Amino acid sequence: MHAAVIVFPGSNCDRDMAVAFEKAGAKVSMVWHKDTALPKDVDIIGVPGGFSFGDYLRCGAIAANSPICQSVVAHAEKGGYVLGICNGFQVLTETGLLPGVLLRNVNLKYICKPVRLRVETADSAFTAGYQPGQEITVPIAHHDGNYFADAETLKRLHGEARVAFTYCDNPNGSVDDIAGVLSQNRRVLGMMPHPERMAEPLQGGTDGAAMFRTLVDQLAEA
Ligand SMILES: NC(=O)CC[C@H](N)C(=O)O
Repeated sequence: MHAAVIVFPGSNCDRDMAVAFEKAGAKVSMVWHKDTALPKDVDIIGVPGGFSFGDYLRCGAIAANSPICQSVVAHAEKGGYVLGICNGFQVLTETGLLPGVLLRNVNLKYICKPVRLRVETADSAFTAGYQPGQEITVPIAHHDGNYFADAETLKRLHGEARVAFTYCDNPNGSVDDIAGVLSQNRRVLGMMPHPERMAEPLQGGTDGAAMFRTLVDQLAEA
């Protein structure tokens, strides 16, 4: 299983994501934002957390218009897998691959702490390693994590079971406590919490490891 992790100026979770994929058994290639081509045999693209382009304009907006993102969109449109974490989630909403937007946290502060999440669906290669309704602990670290989508979009997300994770104790004002959403074909996941920062005991917990393990197992089989 081959994962490509995109690196923007200001990314700071790219190595963490690469290590989480590697420890789960994936081969990983780092791809610079100015590149236009992805490795040919890539199974999943990781869009990592951080402060791409200094969060200028809007978090993820400049990154979404970088050359590599055209290839990320093309990969997703062909049915490829994409995982966007934190700033990566913001980038994916800015490309239009995922619905909704990430607004400033309701308390206007940067929040960095472990939070409890509820797994809302196990029906995806990202979440199949969890039980529906399972609670896991994963850290957040963001100032723009307040998920918002209009009523029609929310109805669709809920109706199609595309809310992947919710916050047990909403830290940032996200509508309907949404912490992560899936694309319609369930192959693109964006989430604000950081499973790659909770993937081995030294990080204080391993609740995030199942996501990388399951992805590697399922995509290797496919
Ligand atoms: N950890 C991150 O990826 C942070 C994302 C973004 N820079 C924010 O603060 O909202």
